[in-house]
Amino acid sequence: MTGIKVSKPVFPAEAASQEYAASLDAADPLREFRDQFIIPSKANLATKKLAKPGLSPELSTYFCGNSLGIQPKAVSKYMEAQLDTWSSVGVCGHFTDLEGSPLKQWQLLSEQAAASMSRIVGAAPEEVAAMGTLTTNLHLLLASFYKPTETKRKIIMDWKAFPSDHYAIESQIAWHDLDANENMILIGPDEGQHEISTEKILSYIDEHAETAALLLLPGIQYYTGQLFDIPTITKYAQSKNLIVGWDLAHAYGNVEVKLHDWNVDFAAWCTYKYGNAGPGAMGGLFVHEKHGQVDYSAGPDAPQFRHRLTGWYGGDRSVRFKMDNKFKPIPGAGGFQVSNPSVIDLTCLCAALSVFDQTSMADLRQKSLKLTAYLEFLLLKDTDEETRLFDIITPSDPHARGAQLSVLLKPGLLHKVSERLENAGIICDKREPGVVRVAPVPLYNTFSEVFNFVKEFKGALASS
Ligand SMILES: Cc1ncc(COP(=O)(O)O)c(C=O)c1O
Ligand SMILES: Nc1ccccc1C(=O)C[C@H](N)C(=O)O
Repeated sequence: MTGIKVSKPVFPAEAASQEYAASLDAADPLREFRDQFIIPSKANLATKKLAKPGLSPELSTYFCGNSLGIQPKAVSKYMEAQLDTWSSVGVCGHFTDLEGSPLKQWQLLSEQAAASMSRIVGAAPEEVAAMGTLTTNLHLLLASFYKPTETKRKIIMDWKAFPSDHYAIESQIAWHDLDANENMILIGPDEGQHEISTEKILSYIDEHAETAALLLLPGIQYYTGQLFDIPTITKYAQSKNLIVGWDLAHAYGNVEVKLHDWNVDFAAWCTYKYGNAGPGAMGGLFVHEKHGQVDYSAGPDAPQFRHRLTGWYGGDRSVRFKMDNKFKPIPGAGGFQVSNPSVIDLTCLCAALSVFDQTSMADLRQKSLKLTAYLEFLLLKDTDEETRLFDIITPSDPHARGAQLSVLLKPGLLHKVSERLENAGIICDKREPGVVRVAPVPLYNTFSEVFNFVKEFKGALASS
């Protein structure tokens, strides 16, 4: 649930056929985006030698964009332009815009990326910074936003947050010489459930309102695929004087969010999943306009601004090279930058963003809703709850999920199913003890691939 109204596509019984899947592909207005990506071939996946892509015409089915997106063709083009910039003009690349390059001078490159990312997360360009990596950015944001006091010092969070988030929060609390066990409030689902209801989250906020300083939740939970009701939870927690942050690792480039309008205090994300910017790519963060202001009313040399851990690249470009040790932050999220960013990382990010620049999250989401609903429809068709060898633990309400469906297999089946999928050239993610996470991505996946996946998946179950 996110406050953005969506509806669930419904399919007729005859939709469970290869022909019907092909007709959905033919009618897909985004189908040409697939050609902007390099889809790993089956032979490439099988070889253990370094090889150029395209070793065979037979492509894999890549349903793992929730872990690592595949490579946009624009990456090599942008990288070549960047390598040529560096080799041809050296240090001058910092301040020179080169005609013919899709990339701005290095001083402005993070702004180029931030402007595109801001459209993806529903923010003003100044509210977004392209920088660092997810967990590091969470630390930087918590350094600014987590200010525990004698009374208000707890952090409300997901009981099974991705471990890196758990460690980050645990260590932030310890950094303030506080006891992590006492100050981490973990919200989980009710016994026997996987979904955490909004009501339950609000009741935790009520219960801990006096002692909690901050709430940090994932926009989409990595394991179950649940999408939380970001605007409702944000508004409620803020009404109880909590600061509200969101980890959008699995939401960025996947679902529509409106961080500015929803008044979120801060957020961070990685760009290597649905964002397709490459393994370990540069991340992004959001700081709401209200927290990013710089007030010069006390004079030009005495700017007032929200405390953060600083470095020279958070400093205004106009004075960055003055070397006078007077920190004047860039107004907005850019003022949270620390170091001069890796231009190579920014180049991959800008290349990946150039694909998003050609469409909108609303259009991508529309296709995504259909792809995932089709996956669910085919999985559940001709099955009943009693005898089914799996459960879909992702909510069936499209407001409460993104592209991913997490399929929990009955004990002992994971290995067999994984093997069959692998042999069929289908790549999706497995999590012990028994979950297969399947993420059809609207930019490059097809309805026919969904159909073939379900055929192989059910074939594996039928032979077990
Ligand atoms: C929710 C979440 N947090 C953190 C991470 C890891 O972040 P980092 O990019 O810092 O390795 C991931 C995925 O790797 C994730 O899914
Ligand atoms: N960075 C990685 C490196 C190796 C393997 C997986 C990852 C992931 O990103 C996992 C992802 N966060 C997940 O939700 O599973």
